[in-house]
Amino acid sequence: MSEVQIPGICDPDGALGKLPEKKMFKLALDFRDGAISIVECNQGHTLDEALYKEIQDLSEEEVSVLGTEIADHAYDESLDIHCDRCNKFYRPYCRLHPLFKIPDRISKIEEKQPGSPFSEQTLPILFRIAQSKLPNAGLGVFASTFVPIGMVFGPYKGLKVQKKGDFYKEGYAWRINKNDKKFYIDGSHPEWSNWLRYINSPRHEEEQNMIAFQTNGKIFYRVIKPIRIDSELLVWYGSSYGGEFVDAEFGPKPKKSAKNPFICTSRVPMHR
Ligand SMILES: C[S@@+](CC[C@H](N)C(=O)[O-])C[C@H]1O[C@@H](n2cnc3c(N)ncnc32)[C@H](O)[C@@H]1O
Repeated sequence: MSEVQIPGICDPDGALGKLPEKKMFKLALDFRDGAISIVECNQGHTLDEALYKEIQDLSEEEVSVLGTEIADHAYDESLDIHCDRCNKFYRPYCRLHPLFKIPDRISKIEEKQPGSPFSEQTLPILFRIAQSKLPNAGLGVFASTFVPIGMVFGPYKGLKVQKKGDFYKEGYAWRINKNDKKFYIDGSHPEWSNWLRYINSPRHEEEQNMIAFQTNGKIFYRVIKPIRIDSELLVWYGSSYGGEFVDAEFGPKPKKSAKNPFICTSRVPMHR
């Protein structure tokens, strides 16, 4: 007796009955461009380890809300983030160039161990604090592992102060503009700030590997160039302060996007 074939139920060659595989999304480090990226793969499949280092699974729902483009005039500081690569605002951030936040190692004073200052104890294990290689710069922060584009650190911690005159040391504070109000986050005190206070400013564009941005009244740093092991993390403080370190011999000065007002947030010179 010949076999009766019912499409979709009996399909020995597999030509008819194959269900499409469900897609999954993973946040991964893409080794080809040294950046965090969102990779699509079939459910149950792992990523090619030669190309990607898996960071975490993302649900379809999480991925679906990424990358909504926002017109410049509709930008809302508490919801949107500027992508420096697309030069556009996204809610909550760009899907093609995603961000991945690394939390501080400790975040509350109660978690502090005896010994070193609180700010040093907040340092994630990816980094170390050591003497900077920049002339006369004091301490700096160095990568103990490869740090890809898209990693985000922060927020910058410190005392919230209203007037510039309250500052004691130079170069440790950011000016925040929120809802037409202006205040400063002063990270000069090692017990009332976090590890971001140890990050120095580049002298020229080649050296720069991070930019600062403001969101929801807080300052974060994001990696814009892959940072190799043992390299120093360098964030542009803004021309009103970081400009002091610019070295004309080495070429163009560090860049910030002209479009995003919050990337232009500047470190304040406290002596002015
Ligand atoms: C936020 S702190 C950075 C950490 C600081 N190096 C330390 O040891 O605590 C800012 C200060 O670092 C120094 N600094 C930062 N970038 C520098 C650079 N490119 N050249 C020289 N000094 C720099 C300046 O003294 C500046 O006031």
